[in-house]
Amino acid sequence: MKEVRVEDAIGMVLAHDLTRIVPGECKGRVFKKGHVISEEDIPMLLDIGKQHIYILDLKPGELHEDDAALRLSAAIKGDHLSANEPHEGKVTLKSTIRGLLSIDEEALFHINSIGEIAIVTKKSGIVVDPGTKVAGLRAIPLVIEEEKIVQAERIAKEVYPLITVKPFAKYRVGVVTTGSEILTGRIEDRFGPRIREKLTFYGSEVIGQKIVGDQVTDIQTAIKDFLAEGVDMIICTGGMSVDPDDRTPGAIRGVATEVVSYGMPVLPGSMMMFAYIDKIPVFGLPGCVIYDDVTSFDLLLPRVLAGETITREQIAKMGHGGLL
Ligand SMILES: Nc1nc2c(c(=O)[nH]1)N[C@H]1C(S)=C(S)[C@@H](COP(=O)(O)OP(=O)(O)OC[C@H]3O[C@@H](n4cnc5c(N)ncnc54)[C@H](O)[C@@H]3O)O[C@H]1N2
Ligand code: MOO
Repeated sequence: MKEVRVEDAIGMVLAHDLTRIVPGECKGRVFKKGHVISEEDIPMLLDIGKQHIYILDLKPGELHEDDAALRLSAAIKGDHLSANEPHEGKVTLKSTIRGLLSIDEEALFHINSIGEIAIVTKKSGIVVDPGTKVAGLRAIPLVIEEEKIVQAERIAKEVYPLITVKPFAKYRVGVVTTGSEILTGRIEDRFGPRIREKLTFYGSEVIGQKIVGDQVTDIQTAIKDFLAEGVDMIICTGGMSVDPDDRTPGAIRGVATEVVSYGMPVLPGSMMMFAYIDKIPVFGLPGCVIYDDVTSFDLLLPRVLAGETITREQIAKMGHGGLL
């Protein structure tokens, strides 16, 4: 930074914010860090007592940290995110809705590999609320080579948006509850309330629950009846493991057009099945969902509600960090 007489500072760049205080009237920034000083600014600078100022001697091809952060923000920011003005060189992105945070991890890695740029995010795939901070981004030095930002912009453009929050659609869900102990009334059903509670959080609703025994044909009939009623999603509960009475996976398999996965590398909840009947997602939920607070269901459900088509690869990747 250089100290310069204000009269000699025309065309130069302020190195930091300048504040004006008039008691009872105002206190605030009159010139922003990075501002290019013009001739009209001189009276105001003298009014606030500045005969000398610190200026940034930006050469062509160099960017101030605030401008770098703003350009990074514009390059990566997708829908349902707000960005603040740079503060100490940093821009923070916040979610404006409840939704699924979605980040292109590979592009993020490439941008952070450029050097002197830090884009810091929460984990992709988590559920965020309005006001949740999801990313902070900045250039590390006060002055950065513009070429580095151009490189980041190029990477971001290819995958745009690099970071976004996907809203949850409102699903109408049918629940098929298996288990002879529930059908005969020996045990009170605990799955229905648990699923209702989770779906309500995302703005979806359970439109019906059919309680069937352990017969494959009964489970399949219930699924088909829900399809005829026009549900957007089917959730089958119980009977997902290895006992002779655990018929749910076979029943789903018999009516599915695609079984994406039976078994997931997530604990608890490894015995979950996920399938499609045409475009309708079908879950087979293991017993642990009524026992454990967080299971594989909580990882996969928000992705489905956010409109993602679930693949085997996506599920296989959940093993890393999948011990909940
Ligand atoms: N030998 C093995 N045993 C188990 C395995 C395995 O791989 N090998 N997997 C374990 C895992 S992991 C889980 S999770 C459970 C999966 O259980 P299921 O989905 O098969 O559940 P059920 O056998 O139907 O019931 C278990 C338990 O939960 C009660 N239940 C079921 N549905 C309801 C309901 N709607 N309301 C209230 N209670 C319900 C049921 O009465 C049983 O007590 O399997 C492990 N075992
Ligand atoms: O792996 Mo089971 O499906 O935890 O709890």
